[in-house]
Amino acid sequence: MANQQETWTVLKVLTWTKEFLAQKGVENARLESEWMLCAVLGLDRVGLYVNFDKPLTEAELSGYRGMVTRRSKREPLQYILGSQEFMGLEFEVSPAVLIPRHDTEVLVAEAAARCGEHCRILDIGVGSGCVSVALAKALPTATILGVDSSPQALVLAQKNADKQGVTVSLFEGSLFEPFQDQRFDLIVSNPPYIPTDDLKTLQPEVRDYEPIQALDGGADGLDFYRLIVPAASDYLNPGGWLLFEVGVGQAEAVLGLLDKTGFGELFTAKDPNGIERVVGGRLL
Ligand SMILES: C[S@@+](CC[C@H](N)C(=O)[O-])C[C@H]1O[C@@H](n2cnc3c(N)ncnc32)[C@H](O)[C@@H]1O
Repeated sequence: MANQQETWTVLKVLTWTKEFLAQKGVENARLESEWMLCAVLGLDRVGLYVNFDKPLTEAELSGYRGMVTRRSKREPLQYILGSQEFMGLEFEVSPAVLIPRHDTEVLVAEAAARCGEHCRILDIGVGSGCVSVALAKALPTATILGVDSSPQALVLAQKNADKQGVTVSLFEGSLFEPFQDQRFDLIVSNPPYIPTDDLKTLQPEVRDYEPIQALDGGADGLDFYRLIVPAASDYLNPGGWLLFEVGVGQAEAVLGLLDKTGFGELFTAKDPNGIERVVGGRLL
């Protein structure tokens, strides 16, 4: 896209960008090129396809170039576009928060299935608010509180709750710190769980752009489970549930922690890729 004199039509721009981004190691380069161009032109993908011959204005080209440059440096598409879909809801995202993953939808489904009317829920590590907000949508009579150590994440979580028209009470602090003397029917958490030494092996989109405090789970990735499991019984009502998202290969270790800490009715649930992604148990 260097020569200013050339006419750059939608199709020509997409063809060029697909090659360029693929060379930079971007998977799904064509589709991502389309999404970025959709954002610049204010069109959906159908709109793009019926406008393949439309020439781009200099302003449109300039906006698109900026996005493509960022993506070529492996910045996640979601940070460039500023949003990510999760459970059919649109979440605003920024580099202050982990990009919601579809794998986490299993955690929401398993939590929602264990909540009765007027359930009191605590979400530890709310990030973008995707878990809390999706639960609030699914359980209109529940009371949902969330905590995060990142004030920037909390600003975004509040925005996402407002955008979806739900109430989530958000607190800044570490783990249970803001909830002394409070009890919940269900505690849910997708904590940081990547083993520290594995962080450098992650794809650049994650390693170089997502917040380290959302990823680093200590030497074996299990630090947060070791902190949360023994403390949780002080914050759960009798019969209350504790549910976690876990990383690949961590389910057994987290089940073991729950088992030896007085939790029963232990279970795991798989994500759509067949990986054991959720681990939970009930306070006996
Ligand atoms: C893996 S992200 C999960 C974000 C969101 N719940 C999701 O599922 O996408 C973990 C979150 O825990 C937060 N966090 C890290 N340490 C924390 C702590 N000690 N207390 C509370 N939150 C913490 C991070 O800021 C981050 O937002």
